[in-house]
Amino acid sequence: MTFVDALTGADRPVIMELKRRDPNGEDLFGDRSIAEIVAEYEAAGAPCISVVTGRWFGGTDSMLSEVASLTDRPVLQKDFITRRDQLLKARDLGASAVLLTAGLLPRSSMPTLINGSLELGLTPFVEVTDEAEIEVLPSAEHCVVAVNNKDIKNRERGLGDLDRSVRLLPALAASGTRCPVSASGITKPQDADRLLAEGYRGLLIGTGLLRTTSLTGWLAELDTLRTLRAP
Ligand SMILES: O=C(O)c1ccccc1NCC(=O)[C@H](O)[C@H](O)COP(=O)(O)O
Repeated sequence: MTFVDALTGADRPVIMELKRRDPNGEDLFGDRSIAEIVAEYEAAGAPCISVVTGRWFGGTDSMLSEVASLTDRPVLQKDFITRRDQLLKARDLGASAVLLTAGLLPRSSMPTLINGSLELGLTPFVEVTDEAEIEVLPSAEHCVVAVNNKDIKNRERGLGDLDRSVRLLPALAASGTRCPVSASGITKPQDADRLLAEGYRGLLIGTGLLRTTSLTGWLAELDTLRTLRAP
């Protein structure tokens, strides 16, 4: 199943992330192994899984291949991808989707990387932080377009600005993407409920799910909040 189909077909469209360390270098895995976290995420109904292989967050390529070998859910690789050869490597390691960060890439690279991803059967997961990045995005209809509520340029330190996601949703809708996602800084079920109610088709959550003492409780609370909103 493709990354987009898995996410848009899910009752609870939360991409659950494995990230070894937070932006301050604090460990997020504790004594859990990668296999245990993947099993927890699968049992909790993750439609897709994200793996941060970027070294700033303690990631490695082997984390991606390990996760991909443990699950048949589509896997997103989160790293600093700037070249076509990294796309081929991502696919070979088992990724179904790759992060392309608009704010870090020269505008001229985006069509090459988006087309290169699509040619390899990878979903481009394009992260944006403002309207200007959305307006110039080529082929958005073939991409997941995610608003990052934090700023990778300061290594995602600090709290996320969830209002950024709310502000940018109309621009995402106008871009033609089938799959607007809100990413980073979503720590509480109430935040997740609000963003889904605003119209997001997916959320990407790492720290909030890795730090909670009860993943099932966190997700059950989200489900309850969403049920209360249902007409
Ligand atoms: O955003 C990037 O450009 C990036 C590049 C390389 C590695 C990681 C990168 N971002 C990390 C994230 O975006 C977050 O881990 C993810 O959105 C989850 O955030 P949180 O729920 O706040 O842990």
